[in-house]
Amino acid sequence: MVVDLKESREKIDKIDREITRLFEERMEVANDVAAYKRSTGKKVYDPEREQQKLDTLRGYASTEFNETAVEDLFRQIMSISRKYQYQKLGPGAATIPFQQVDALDVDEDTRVVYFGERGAFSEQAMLEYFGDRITAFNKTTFRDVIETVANGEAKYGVVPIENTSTGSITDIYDLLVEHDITIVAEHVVKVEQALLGVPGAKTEDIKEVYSHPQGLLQCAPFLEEHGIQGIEYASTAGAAKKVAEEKEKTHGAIASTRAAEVFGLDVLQERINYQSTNFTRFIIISNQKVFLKDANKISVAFEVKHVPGALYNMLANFYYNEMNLTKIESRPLHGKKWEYRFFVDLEGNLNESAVENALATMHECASNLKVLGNFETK
Ligand SMILES: O=C(O)C(=O)C[C@]1(C(=O)O)C=C[C@@H](O)C=C1
Repeated sequence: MVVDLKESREKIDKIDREITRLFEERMEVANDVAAYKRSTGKKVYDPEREQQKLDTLRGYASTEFNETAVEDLFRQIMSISRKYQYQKLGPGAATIPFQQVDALDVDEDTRVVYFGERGAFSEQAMLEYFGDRITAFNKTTFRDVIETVANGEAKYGVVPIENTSTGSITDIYDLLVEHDITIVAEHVVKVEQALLGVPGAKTEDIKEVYSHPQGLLQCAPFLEEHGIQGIEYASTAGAAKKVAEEKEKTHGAIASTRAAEVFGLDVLQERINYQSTNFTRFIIISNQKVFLKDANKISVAFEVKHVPGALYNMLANFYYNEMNLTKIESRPLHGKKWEYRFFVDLEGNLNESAVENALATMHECASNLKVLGNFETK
């Protein structure tokens, strides 16, 4: 005979009430544990004890399904217990080697390196973020920008990391883990492409335009409409420089209006990109491990063992600690076929106990965990 749903639900309600009572009793004990740990300086997270507990509890389960389920359940319970303990102990209970600062240290002598030529969108991002009261200079490869910051020749660096139309700039991800640098801020630039020509030229004069492949792609309908041939060039600002040097009336460049100013070109037509939502996200990097108090995004990189559930358990740390995951990216691990390093962006601040909890456990679940930075996203 089928048991009536009402009857089953009444049973479940009773059991759940008992589970809740026991859970609260357990949390009271966790409170005692936190007090003990405070007085002895013992670390909150004890992976050995947790593993022993999981093994023992699995042994109590009567089916294979329940073994896994019980492990899952108690992983979460112990994570909650830790989160509670970190909250009781206050900030700094987990050792994260980052220092909170009220503002970034910037003055006229602060050396800031940006990627690309003068007039590039990285320069625009830099000027919008820092203003012009800095000592700016450029490097034409991502690696050079990052190395210049890592070795202290520049205090900050500005590079693009992501574009709304084309996605992640993967070289930057690889370079971020190769060097001891930190993301301290981000800045989003609305990328608006313009048609540039030599002074006095008109749109009708232009037969060929130079630009970065992205610039050409973003403006393809405009070029077609005007019967202009697109020619690929290393960068948008580089193309503007070339046109200015050539002084050929039929040659144009697709670049920013800033590039026109820098190289003395005329803006023949503004906003010729067909997608109006074309944004690039730039990161500001430093060789100091600092974060601003309003920081609300954390970027981490890690590797996990090549076994079932490894990534699931790692990501569960974010879920258990109510950390919203906003981006995940994977990059191949050199020398390991079909294995990957993961890059994850999360909402949070390094001062929050939930974040400390997640990071303490992540250190145990993953190898080569690197906090790439904690910065403000608007
Ligand atoms: O036994 C401890 O040291 C505790 O802090 C308790 C507890 C748990 O909730 O069971 C929580 C965190 C530790 O990582 C291990 C176990």
